[in-house]
Amino acid sequence: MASRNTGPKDQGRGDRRQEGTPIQVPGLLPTQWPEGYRAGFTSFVGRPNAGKSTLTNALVGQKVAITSAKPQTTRHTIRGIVHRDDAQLVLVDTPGLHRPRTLLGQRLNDLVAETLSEVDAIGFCIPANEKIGPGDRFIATQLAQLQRKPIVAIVTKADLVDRSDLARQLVAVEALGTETLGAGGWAAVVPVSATKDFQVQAVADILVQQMPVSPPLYPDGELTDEPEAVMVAELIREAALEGVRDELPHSLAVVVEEIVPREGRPEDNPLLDVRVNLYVERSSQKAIIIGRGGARLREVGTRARKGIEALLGTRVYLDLHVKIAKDWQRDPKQLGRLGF
Ligand SMILES: Nc1nc2c(ncn2[C@@H]2O[C@H](COP(=O)(O)OP(=O)(O)OP(=O)(O)O)[C@@H](O)[C@H]2O)c(=O)[nH]1
Repeated sequence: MASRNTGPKDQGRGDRRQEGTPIQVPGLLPTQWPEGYRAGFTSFVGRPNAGKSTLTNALVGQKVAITSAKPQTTRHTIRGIVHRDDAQLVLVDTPGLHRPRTLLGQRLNDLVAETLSEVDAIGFCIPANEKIGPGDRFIATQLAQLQRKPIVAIVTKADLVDRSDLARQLVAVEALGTETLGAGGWAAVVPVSATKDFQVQAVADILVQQMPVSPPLYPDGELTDEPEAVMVAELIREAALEGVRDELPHSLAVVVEEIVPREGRPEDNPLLDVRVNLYVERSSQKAIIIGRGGARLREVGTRARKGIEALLGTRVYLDLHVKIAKDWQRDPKQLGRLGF
């Protein structure tokens, strides 16, 4: 966290705030992007333990926790967004397909089918160190039903085998592609080691190539490029999730309502009033955030305030309110209101 605190800011920013304009939040979409910019959705499938999550984290980097926790769509759970100068790759979850046993013999689960039919490309993860098995075959035949969807076969955990075994697995995976998908086979076959950072960039490149030319779909997750209010919101969000991430992984939205200088303060000792709403979906979640007698929320405030003061270079009065916005992740209107 400390690395995000960029320290006191230059005077220019302070001057702007003196005008007293409340800063409205957040998540502004970029207004400019280079020609040929690509953006789209992709989903990793593969049997349990194939390395999907590890690869997701390697692709997205450190910022996955923050970015993924903001559902930007009502239909998919976003696991992370890869932000690049030339592209944005949105990684979405496909619940279900990684549990072939429950699906075996069934029609492709509707939700999975829907999700997969909506993404622009699919990354099918197959471990380098395990023989292709019925689970992989099952998934491949299910994927074959998605017509003309580019499917990239990703041979994961490449660090666990030697070169000749890796080559053999690549050939076997290639064969599985033509066997199940027909002559065209996979859009590409690529080996990767997410833990050793081998070919992670190549996986990103290949997936990006499958994305349509499109403006950016989501605000840039790079904190340093974001407006201050968004950074303030992120600091609060991190503090609020500290220790309860498992209980509230996707259910917390932080909206900075305003940042205004307190009136009547001496010029050499200004104070900013930062008013913030934390939105959760249920009263039980509200109770978690607030804690017994409000103790936890006070801690959250104290922790976040330190970061915000360092960021804005001035003293801050942080006014936190916890509110319930029922099903905000699923309701487009609420999402809009929350700035997504
Ligand atoms: N050596 C090595 N291990 C890896 C690599 N990628 C993942 N693993 C390990 O493989 C195991 C499974 O990885 P996950 O990323 O959790 O797999 P998953 O496909 O998301 O698993 P499910 O959530 O069960 O579907 C973990 O113990 C990882 O540490 C890799 O590139 N190299």
